[in-house]
Order: sequence, then structure tokens, then C-alpha cells
Amino acid sequence: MVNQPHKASPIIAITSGEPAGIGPDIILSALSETQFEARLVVLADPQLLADRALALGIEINIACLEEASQVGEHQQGTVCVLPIPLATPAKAGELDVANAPYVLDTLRQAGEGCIAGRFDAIVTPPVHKGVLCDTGVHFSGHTEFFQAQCQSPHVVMMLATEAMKVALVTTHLPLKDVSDAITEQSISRVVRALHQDLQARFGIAHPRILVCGLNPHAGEDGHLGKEEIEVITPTLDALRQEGLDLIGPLPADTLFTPKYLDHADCALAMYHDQGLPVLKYSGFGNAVNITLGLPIIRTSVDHGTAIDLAGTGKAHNGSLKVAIQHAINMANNAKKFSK
Ligand SMILES: NC(=O)c1ccc[n+]([C@@H]2O[C@H](COP(=O)([O-])OP(=O)(O)OC[C@H]3O[C@@H](n4cnc5c(N)ncnc54)[C@H](O)[C@@H]3O)[C@@H](O)[C@H]2O)c1
Ligand SMILES: N[C@H](C(=O)O)[C@H](O)COP(=O)(O)O
Repeated sequence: MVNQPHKASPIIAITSGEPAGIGPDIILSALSETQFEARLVVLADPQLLADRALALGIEINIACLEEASQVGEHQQGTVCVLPIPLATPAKAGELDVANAPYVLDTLRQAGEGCIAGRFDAIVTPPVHKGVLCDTGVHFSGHTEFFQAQCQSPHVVMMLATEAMKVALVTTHLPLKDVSDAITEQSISRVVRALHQDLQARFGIAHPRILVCGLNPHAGEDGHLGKEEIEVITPTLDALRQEGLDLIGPLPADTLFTPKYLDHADCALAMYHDQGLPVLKYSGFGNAVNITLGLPIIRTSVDHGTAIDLAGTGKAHNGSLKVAIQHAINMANNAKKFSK
């Protein structure tokens, strides 16, 4: 057994992410330099972590466990690992499709462990969607992966910094398909799930949500697109009848200004690159990605695999630290409410 387990502290599963990317680097640096009040267990190939630690000059003790229940309180400088073998040794900066099943296995085992109650939350360093799709599986993101694994009807991607929360109606969708996906049904389910989790997970009693239009200037009274008039406005009106506090649809180019943001809890963008560039401009490297609407807690970093930086020591670990801390806070809150 590694260290003395503290019964009350949550067990957080951390997947390795893409083994050729910066996931292993930021796990090693974050866990060696920060003390977290939780039991942290990394789902990874221990040799991958040992090799990357050596390359980065990080001195860390890698403790292999047989099961999650053996994990003790996190000790700065120790990584507790539930071993999952790579198919082939990973080279930093060189994607290898042979290791795609390993990546999916870490996610599958993390999800299963959380659903079964062996873990209290999952934190996911970045995976490379392209190399996973190259195996023939369709992988558009962790959000959709865990939605399918948990059989959740409605999930929402939300990224958050201290200053701002941005959620999305559509997630990893080609731009040409976005308009068709903006429906009364999709908006309603995302807004309801967002409202509910802002209350349940963030303790916001009466969430106020700013909603973006889809088109330039929110459609300019129908002259620059009709989705606002035909779909978004009537849907928001109906949701307001349920008591939800919704502002919009507002032109997205001016919604992200203090005049609106200072008086709201969250902004809802219609598509990925309408909302996330603003959030990442304001807080890249210190934001957390949270999947709302799941029966489990899952957080992630705000960045990708940064293949160019893997093994160089130049990757920042700030977002991973924030993601781990959010997972711990949410798991502690969930324990409090379940008592
Ligand atoms: N949570 C996730 O799993 C997640 C999130 C975003 C992107 N991705 C995936 O990552 C892959 C690469 O995506 P991308 O190139 O668009 O974005 P990226 O975030 O990997 O890289 C964008 C730029 O930011 C830099 N960067 C990223 N993270 C950094 C860090 N921690 N410290 C310092 N610099 C950092 C990179 O060097 C690069 O210049 C894609 O397959 C994408 O789908 C995964
Ligand atoms: N949309 C996310 C971002 O840009 O940061 C990223 O692709 C990760 O998404 P998942 O959490 O679904 O993997």
C-alpha cells in the first residue's frame, strides 16, 4: 500500500492522454511540484512515465498499484499508477497509431471505474483525435466518448476560468453542419442541462445565461440569417416560461464584453469556435474543461497534445493543475450532498 489512505479524500483518476504528446510531461511536473488534497491515481504505462521523467530530468517515485483502493494521499514527488500497457514504446513528438487502442483503454477504464464508484472523478490530459480516428473508430472528443459510455442523453461542454464560463450548444461539429444542429431540441436540452449543473455543481442558485446568436449581428432582423428568428428566439422564450434566466440571442461579437459578462454566470455559444477562442484568449493555460450532464465528474485541460513540445520541458502544466483541483472540489461537493 502506498502511504496511508485518508478515507474522506476523493480518488481522482488521471488518464495519460496521447503518449507522444505533453500529457505525460504535465502529469509528472504537476504531481511533482504541487501537493493535492486527494488520492490521485494515473492510468498509464509506468514505463512511459519513467522514460518521460528521465527525458525531462524530473525526479519522481512511480508506485504501481494493483487496484485503485490501494492509493494513498497524494505526496508531492510520487505518482501512483494503475498500469495499462502501451502497444509499442512511445516517442515524444511522434504519433503512432499503434498506441491508439492504449489511449482508448485508459479512457474506458477510467470511465468504468468512475461509474462503478472506484474513482470519484476523472481528469483527462489531451488526446489526439486524429490518430484515434486513423484506427477507424470515430472519436470526436472525450465529451462524446464519456457521453456514450455513461449513456447520457444530454451533455454540455463548458470551459471555465476564474473570470468566465463558456458553454457550447454544438461541440466537435464541422462548421457546415452547425446550422442544421441548432434546433429547438438541441438548444433546450443544452440550456436545461447547463442551468441544472450551474446550480448543482457550482452552487449558483439562479443562473443567468447569456446566449449568442448564430449569425453576424444575431441575424440583423433576418437580413443576415433566419435561425435567430425561426429557432433561437422562440426556444429561449419558451425556456423563459419555465423560469430560466436567459439573455439573448445577443450578437456574439459584443456579448463577450464586461457590460454583459459582469452580470451573468455563463455564456452559451452556438459552436466551438464562436465561444472557445474568447475563453482561451482570456485564460489559455489556466482554464478547465468540464463535461456537464454526466452522472460522473470529468474535467480536462484547455489545450491539446502540443506534439511540438512533448519531451522538451516547455509545456505549461497550469491547466492540468486547475483541472485536478476542480475535480477534487466537485468530488468533495458531491460527497457532501450525498450525505
Ligand atoms: N482535452 C483534449 O483532449 C484536447 C483539447 C484540445 C485539443 N485536443 C487535440 O489536440 C490535438 C492538437 O490540437 P491543436 O494543435 O489544435 O492545439 P494544441 O493546444 O495542442 O496546440 C496549440 C498551440 O498551443 C501550444 N500549447 C498547447 N498546450 C500547451 C501547453 N500546455 N504549454 C505550452 N504551450 C502549449 C502548442 O505548442 C501550439 O502552439 C488535436 O488532435 C486536438 O483535437 C485535445
Ligand atoms: N474542445 C476542446 C478544446 O478545444 O479545448 C477539446 O477539443 C477537448 O474536447 P473533449 O474534452 O471533448 O476531448
